[in-house]
Amino acid sequence: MLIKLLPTPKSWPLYGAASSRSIEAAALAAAGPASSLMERAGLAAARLTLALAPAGSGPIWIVCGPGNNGGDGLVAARLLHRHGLKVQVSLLAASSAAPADAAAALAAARQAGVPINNSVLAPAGVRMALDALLGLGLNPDRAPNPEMAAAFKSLNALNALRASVLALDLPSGLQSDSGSVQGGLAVQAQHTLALLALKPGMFTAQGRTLCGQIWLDDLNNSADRPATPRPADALLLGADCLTNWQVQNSPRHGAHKGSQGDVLVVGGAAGMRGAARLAARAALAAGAGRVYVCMLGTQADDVDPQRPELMRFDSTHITATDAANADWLQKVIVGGCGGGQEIGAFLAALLTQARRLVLDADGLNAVAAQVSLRALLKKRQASCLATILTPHPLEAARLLGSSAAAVQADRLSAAQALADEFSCQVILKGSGSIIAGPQQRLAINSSGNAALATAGSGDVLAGWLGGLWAQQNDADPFDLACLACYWHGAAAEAQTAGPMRAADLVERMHALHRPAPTI
Ligand SMILES: NC(=O)C1=CN([C@@H]2O[C@H](COP(=O)(O)OP(=O)(O)OC[C@H]3O[C@@H](n4cnc5c(N)ncnc54)[C@H](O)[C@@H]3O)[C@@H](O)[C@H]2O)[C@@H](O)CC1
Ligand SMILES: [K+]
Repeated sequence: MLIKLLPTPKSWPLYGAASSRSIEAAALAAAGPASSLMERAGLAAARLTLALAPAGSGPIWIVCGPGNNGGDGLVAARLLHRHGLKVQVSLLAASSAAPADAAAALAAARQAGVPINNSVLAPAGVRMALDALLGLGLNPDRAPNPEMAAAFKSLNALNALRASVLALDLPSGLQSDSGSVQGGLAVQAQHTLALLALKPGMFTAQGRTLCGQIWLDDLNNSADRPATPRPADALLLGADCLTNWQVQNSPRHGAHKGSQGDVLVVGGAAGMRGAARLAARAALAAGAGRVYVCMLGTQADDVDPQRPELMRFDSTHITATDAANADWLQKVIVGGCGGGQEIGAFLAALLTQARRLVLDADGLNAVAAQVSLRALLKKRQASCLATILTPHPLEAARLLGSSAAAVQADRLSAAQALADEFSCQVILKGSGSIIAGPQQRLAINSSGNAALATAGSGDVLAGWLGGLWAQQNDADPFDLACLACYWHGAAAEAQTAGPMRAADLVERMHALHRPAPTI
């Protein structure tokens, strides 16, 4: 069955290359004749091509590589040719060692009279192209040969001519497990048809950009397959994570501000007060009962004149002593938003005592820079103190002692490494935010868009997370992190034009609350 994804009402399991291959092996065993799975893949590709191709008499250009991804393309070419469409196949890097299914697909295409050459250039008047060069079999350590690289270039040149590129299984050059691209060489597709299963790399790092509109055809495999042979490598978060939570957690009629929990935002050093204000506004809009702000540095300004609901909290109350009776320990602490250097002085107290801590921005940078703070962060879980870290790639790199490029090259592994190293829940922000936790299956957020790439958007996420957590003392912080990410992204999708301001994002997130119950 063919499914169009994003936005998606339900969450989806994601399978990396090794898991996809085991699904493929199980499906092949169930599918009977060896090549029938490739026939289904080619048929799915041909059907989607017919649905997407603009009217016209120009040829459909099908660019095939040497493996089974190319085999899928050859089956699609044969079926489209038989349907009466003008097709032109370019077969590149072909070798006598082609897999049996792909060799059979080539023989059948030749026999059917499909025009096949090895040109890397698009035929004249092309109206749509299929990228069947590389799929799951991409070797990330090997640069595409010059012929293949030239074909990537020709396919990408079609973007300017408004002729759609439909990538089969994956845009060629995109790594299925990480969403990264070696040496900047990859195909930019307008549509990508995932075969059998969705892969993590389609939804994070460069995946979303390169895939364009994502489609899935399970090749009838869910009907054939008694059970998935391997657990999923990650989960793609859909709207169900938001709707389920809202159904289960709408405030009761008898709710009062005390029952909705407290948040304390610690940050907003001079020149960066806005970061703490945004986090505080978000915590309030998420539904926290009371929100306090502890502005760092000189205490000159009001907390937030536009939001009189917010309360000031004096930093002298945050101490490493008298922990047993300290009122601030009952609150969810959102620390670090615009914290500057000043946050460093409070981190030992926060890390050793805050029961529920969201650590963001300068809070993360201070921990990365100080061995003693790192040690305190690592000890929190053993002391039953819960922590959610919300780094962007550079902050994650500082914590891991690596580089932002290395984090981006494998975002899933980087998020998991952080979660394991510090025994925390982690949101690694960016296109396809990753949510990781110790002994948790990784999650990738599917909501959101480039409108989130704006100053203060991370402060809003951290504050919102704090606001949700305040209401749900016992909630699993991993689930809360997934929920907050999805909510944050879903609100951004309502931005249809122009840049979004983070303060507006808070209001958009607020608008996604369910109507208040009447009982
Ligand atoms: N076996 C089957 O029946 C099915 C296979 N499927 C398709 O098969 C694909 C996987 O097929 P393969 O495992 O043959 O792999 P691919 O066809 O993705 O790629 C393997 C070929 O590409 C070459 N190659 C790898 N990295 C390269 C690089 N960096 N530069 C240049 N050449 C490179 C390899 O030498 C090999 O010839 C899936 O993505 C999917 O499209 C689907 O049709 C489902 C059914
Ligand atoms: K491809």
